[in-house]
Amino acid sequence: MYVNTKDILEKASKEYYAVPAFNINNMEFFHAILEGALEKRAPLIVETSEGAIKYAGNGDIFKGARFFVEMVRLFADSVDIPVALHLDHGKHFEYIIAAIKAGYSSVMIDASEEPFEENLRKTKEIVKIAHAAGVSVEAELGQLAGVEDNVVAAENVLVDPEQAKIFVEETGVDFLAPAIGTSHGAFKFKGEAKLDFERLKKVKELTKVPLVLHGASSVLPEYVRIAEEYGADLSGAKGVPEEDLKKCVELGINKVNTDTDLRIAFIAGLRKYLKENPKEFDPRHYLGAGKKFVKEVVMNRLEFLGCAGKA
Ligand SMILES: O=C(COP(=O)(O)O)N(O)CCCCO
Ligand code: NA
Ligand SMILES: [Zn+2]
Repeated sequence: MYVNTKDILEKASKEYYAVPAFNINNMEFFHAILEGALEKRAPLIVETSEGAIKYAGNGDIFKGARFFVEMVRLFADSVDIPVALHLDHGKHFEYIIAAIKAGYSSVMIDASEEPFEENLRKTKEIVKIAHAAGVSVEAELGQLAGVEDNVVAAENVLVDPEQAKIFVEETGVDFLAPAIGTSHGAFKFKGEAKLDFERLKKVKELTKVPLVLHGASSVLPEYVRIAEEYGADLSGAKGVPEEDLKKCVELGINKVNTDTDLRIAFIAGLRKYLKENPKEFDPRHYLGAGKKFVKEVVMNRLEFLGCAGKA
């Protein structure tokens, strides 16, 4: 059934497990993710960036938002696991309003690059509109470094836990993404992965809302290896170590944004299939090979984060 993201996250927050939020840009990734969540009997959050909406609408924002709502609801309404659709990194008012109008479960207002007061003002405004429409809201405090899909930030600016308390109280935001040292994409850390667990612990104690980890992909070595074996160049790729991810969940992270791990899995399956099947040109077959690896990663992540069987 199609639900509000907040319902999924409140339950996760109470029971200290996490739910991955998988990014989708097309039908194939969504099918792979949904199959994985059904097999694992897990709650499902799929999310789209503004770029994904523009892509699916072939340049038209509202068509793109409608496309994802129609596709996700079509399947969600016929399965017995909870499914939510979230707007990821909503930076522009027209995308956020299009998502609310189209029927998204929740929206992120990402004004994390603005000064605190401006982030607070914008978030308050979106919370008022979204809540009036029964839509839940995510916001971000602090900044992630890294570039992905036009989500660019200069460098890591870690969240201030005291500011997070004020921010949540003043805005009424439903769930918060505290920047604790991760970044988007496949090249997250120069040296060792370094997340600020102390800061995360304080944010959870002071805000008591479900928390979101951005830039949470692990860049799984087995899929990097296959992708590279069949011609990909992913040298220097490094993600969040799984033990660090586990620690984040123990400290109160409940939504784990996962895009890069699915992208690497898909390209690994696709490259392998194309190399091994030179005569093949049916898109359902070669895209199906990418889907297969995506589904594997989805199922492992659902188990790992503790939400398998929680639907
Ligand atoms: O935090 C994330 C995912 O991060 P990762 O790149 O670690 O999968 N997202 O918000 C999705 C990616 C941003 C736009 O594509
Ligand atoms: Na988000
Ligand atoms: Zn993100």
